[in-house]
Amino acid sequence: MELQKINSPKMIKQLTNKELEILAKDIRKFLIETCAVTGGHIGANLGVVELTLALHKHFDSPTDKLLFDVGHQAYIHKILTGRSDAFHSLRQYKGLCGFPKRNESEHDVWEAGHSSTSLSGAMGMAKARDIMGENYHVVPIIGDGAITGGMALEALNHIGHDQTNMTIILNDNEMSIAPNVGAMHNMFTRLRTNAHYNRFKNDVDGVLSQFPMMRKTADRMKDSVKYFVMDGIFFEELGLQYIGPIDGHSFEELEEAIELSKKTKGPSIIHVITKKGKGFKHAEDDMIGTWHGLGPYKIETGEVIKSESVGKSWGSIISDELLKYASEDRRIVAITPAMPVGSKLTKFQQELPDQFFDVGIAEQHAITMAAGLAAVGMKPFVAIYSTFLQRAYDQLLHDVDRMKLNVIVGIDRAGLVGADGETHQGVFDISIVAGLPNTVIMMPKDAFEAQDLMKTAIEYNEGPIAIRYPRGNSLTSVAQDYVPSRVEIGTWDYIVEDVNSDVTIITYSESMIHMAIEVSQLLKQDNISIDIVNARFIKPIDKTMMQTITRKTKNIVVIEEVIKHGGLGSIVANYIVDHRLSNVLDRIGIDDVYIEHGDVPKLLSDIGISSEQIAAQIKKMMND
Ligand SMILES: Cc1ncc(C[n+]2csc(CCOP(=O)(O)OP(=O)(O)O)c2C)c(N)n1
Ligand SMILES: CC(=O)[C@@H](O)[C@H](O)COP(=O)(O)O
Ligand SMILES: [Mg+2]
Repeated sequence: MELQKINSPKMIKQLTNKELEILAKDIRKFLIETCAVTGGHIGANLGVVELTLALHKHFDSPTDKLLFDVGHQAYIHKILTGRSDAFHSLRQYKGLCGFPKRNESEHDVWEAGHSSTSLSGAMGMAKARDIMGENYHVVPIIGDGAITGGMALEALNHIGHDQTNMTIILNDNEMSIAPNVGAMHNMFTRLRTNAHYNRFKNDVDGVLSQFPMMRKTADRMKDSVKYFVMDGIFFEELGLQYIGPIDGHSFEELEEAIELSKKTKGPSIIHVITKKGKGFKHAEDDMIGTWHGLGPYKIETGEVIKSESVGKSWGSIISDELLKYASEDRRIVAITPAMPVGSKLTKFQQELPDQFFDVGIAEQHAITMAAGLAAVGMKPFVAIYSTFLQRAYDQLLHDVDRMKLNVIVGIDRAGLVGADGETHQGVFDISIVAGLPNTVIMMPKDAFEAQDLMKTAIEYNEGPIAIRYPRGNSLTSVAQDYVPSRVEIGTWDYIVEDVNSDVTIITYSESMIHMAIEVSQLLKQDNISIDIVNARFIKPIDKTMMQTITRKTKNIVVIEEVIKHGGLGSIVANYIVDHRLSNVLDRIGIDDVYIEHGDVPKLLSDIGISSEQIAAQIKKMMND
């Protein structure tokens, strides 16, 4: 069956398992070739080809609700729901979203991007069905990583208690992004191997071979022992019917399990064992998480095609500095909520394993565990993507900021991230964190200042301090012999300072400082002179510098790659209002909208953040 011809899952319902196997092969080939050009979450998707085909064969989407947790593994779902011809635009500007999207298809009943939401969403849909007296299946598909997220456990607690009809698919491939961690992961391993039970069973069978008359008793004994060693008991005790473990690449086993779950009253969980990256050797052999999600690659060699760049990745700049300080001080520890590879902490993990914690998909736990560490004199550094920090807002407020604990928060992927789109743009953290009374927020203008600000953070003992850094690489390469110096908290500096400047641009981050410099060069042609201030401390602002700025130029422009509401522009506006000043302030940033996927320069120009657009806005400001 040609993939381009599949415009509805109904088209696969008549296929035999043999035909489905052929289709699965075609889908794998299509995914490998497409993602080689577009990039994407190839590993996760190659692991769920048979599973997704079986779900669409044995359930009736969109009447039956399929909810993909995280949603990064929904490419096959999109192929089967008539979107294969759009895959060339996967994760590109105005192209196919890399996650389920309600406005793309009626089959995308649940959007995600952040982990561990599918069970709660499913519970909501199942309750609605029951209240309205309707009759359809609700089927959340959640991975062995995502199910360890706190929200998932909150939902299981409710689902089991209420005995609400639903079929939960646990897709267990032993991987989160990196190899999965935690006690639940160990439980799944036991489940997969039944090591305890198999050993016991073999021992009993061995003994029995001499006493065949005891076979019945022994079989009864084995069953009761199985009940105790089988960790399915975890789900059974929560009130779910545990089905499995089954081979997630066998259409026969999937069909049998799904049909059994349909007949089961109350909630059931089918434990599906899959291989992440299946059918593509480079991805199958990946044991660190490279092939979980990546940019374009060469199919034959598996070589990832990297973008040219002078500098190191921002994550490496920060984590190398952290490793330097932690190597000399055992009080310094690194915590990551399931992103060791993305946050460039694998070297730290290898060199200082006792000072490293991958807590799994558990942002709330990560932040509050850091509070516990700091409360007894340690210096924890939590590396957390801006977007995932949203998960731990109360922990930051209630457990860290309020107690003024010395926690360093490394806000990674700060700013627009591009291909991951709406659910991952790092544009809300300033509005969230700037509202906390005691937390300092910094962002370096280049790799050198990043080292200065890391030294500042390590030596800062007045409470929580956050350092923001973007996705991608710095434009500056770090000199090995550079000796970082501490920066006084709340101090800005002039990047460009003219005697008779007409306008002051206040901004922060390497990309926005470079943008401001381009703007000043454009405006020189119109005899408009610009001062540029590096607001490397977003909070607290530099009050002395603000006094200078507001006296020197009537016109002030704040440029930032975050939502305007609650950003630095708001803080500067508050300063002007609170001091009853008459300055004219333009705030350039993101209005109250979500920014979809695409390449960052294109997304920025849509927001009005390009040197030409800003120059035009300043010219208009001057003429108003
Ligand atoms: C709240 C949150 N934290 C972290 C992530 C980053 N993340 C995306 S997928 C993933 C691993 C998910 O593992 P699993 O559920 O087992 O799915 P698999 O990729 O193995 O199919 C992580 C940590 C996220 N999307 N959301
Ligand atoms: C789906 C998910 O949340 C992660 O895979 C995320 O896409 C990783 O982002 P980076 O590629 O920026 O590490
Ligand atoms: Mg997994």
